[in-house]
Amino acid sequence: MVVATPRPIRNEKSLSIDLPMVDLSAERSVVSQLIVKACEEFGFFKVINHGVPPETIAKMEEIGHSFFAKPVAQKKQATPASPFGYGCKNIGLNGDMGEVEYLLLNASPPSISQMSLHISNDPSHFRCTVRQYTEEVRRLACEILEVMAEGLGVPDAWAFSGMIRDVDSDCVLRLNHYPPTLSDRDTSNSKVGFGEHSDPQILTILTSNDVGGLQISLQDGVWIPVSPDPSAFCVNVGDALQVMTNGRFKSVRHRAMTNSQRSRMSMAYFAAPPLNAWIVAPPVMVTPDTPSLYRAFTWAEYKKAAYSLRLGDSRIDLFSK
Ligand SMILES: C=C1C[C@]23C[C@@]1(O)CC[C@H]2[C@@]12CC[C@H](O)[C@@](C)(C(=O)O1)[C@H]2[C@@H]3C(=O)O
Ligand SMILES: O=C(O)CCC(=O)C(=O)O
Ligand SMILES: [Fe+2]
Repeated sequence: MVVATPRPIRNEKSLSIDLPMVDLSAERSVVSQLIVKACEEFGFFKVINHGVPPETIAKMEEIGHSFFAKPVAQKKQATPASPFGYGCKNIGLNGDMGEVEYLLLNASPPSISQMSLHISNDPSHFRCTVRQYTEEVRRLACEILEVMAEGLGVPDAWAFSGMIRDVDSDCVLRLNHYPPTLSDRDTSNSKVGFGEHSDPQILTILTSNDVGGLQISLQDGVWIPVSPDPSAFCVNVGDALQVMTNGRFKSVRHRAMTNSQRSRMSMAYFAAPPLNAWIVAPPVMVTPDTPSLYRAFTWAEYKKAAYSLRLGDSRIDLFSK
């Protein structure tokens, strides 16, 4: 299979849609056009034949499963440096809550090494697995960003990916665990696990087990479920990429709901620039017909704004011209 065209299905309760599916082993020009179209229309797409070895994904999932299965007191020991480490129900530092527990890791090797001592009984296995996984998803993020640059006609193929390849890139790995939420007294099917937001970074590479929960919003208040697909990665445009494409690609709001019966685990890699990088659109993205929408700013400036706001707040508007 090369691609599946999105098929909107309307029923009286909700709008359901299949995200564009991109086969990365297909011809490059086809892949780049599909990705550009998906990022303009949905801000989200799925990739298959992505080259990340299934055993690397399985080993990372196993790390997550065994960590979340530990007693809470032990998990709480993994909180050395806020915002990184273990968190339960509290998201960020500004009062957001959700039915989720998570492990948030700075994806730079020295940080992983330091964190491994607090998280695992076998720190070297933990370090090695996280490094292998983050290297693979970083490679995937770079490949996708290079295909995007090509599809957009940006002359410098590394215009976006160069920031992720930089040794000082500020990438983050997040493991989210959503326990089932049906209790005897509570018959509602699902609760908000991770509330509505857009991702601040350049690109997010997400995978989950076979339990659904991710929803995207292309229109205020209308939530579209994304079907779970453990063999694919779900890729989405972050705020920084919306700015670097001068608004052509959309950083779409999304959320994760819990399941009443089954536990869900997702793993999100947030590909981000170094703190001192300028977030600006390459000249080809700015034309008399498409004038510059955002003022120039550094990733440090954007990150500071994001972390001072609530999860659902719109931060990109603060940087509009
Ligand atoms: C409430 C918050 C959590 C968050 C930082 C923020 O202040 C606003 C953005 C949030 C978010 C969403 C995407 C990622 O999961 C995340 C790690 C990120 O970079 O921005 C989280 C932040 C977090 O959980 O610390
Ligand atoms: O768990 C998910 O599917 C989405 C999580 C998410 O959006 C995030 O961690 O930023
Ligand atoms: Fe997100």
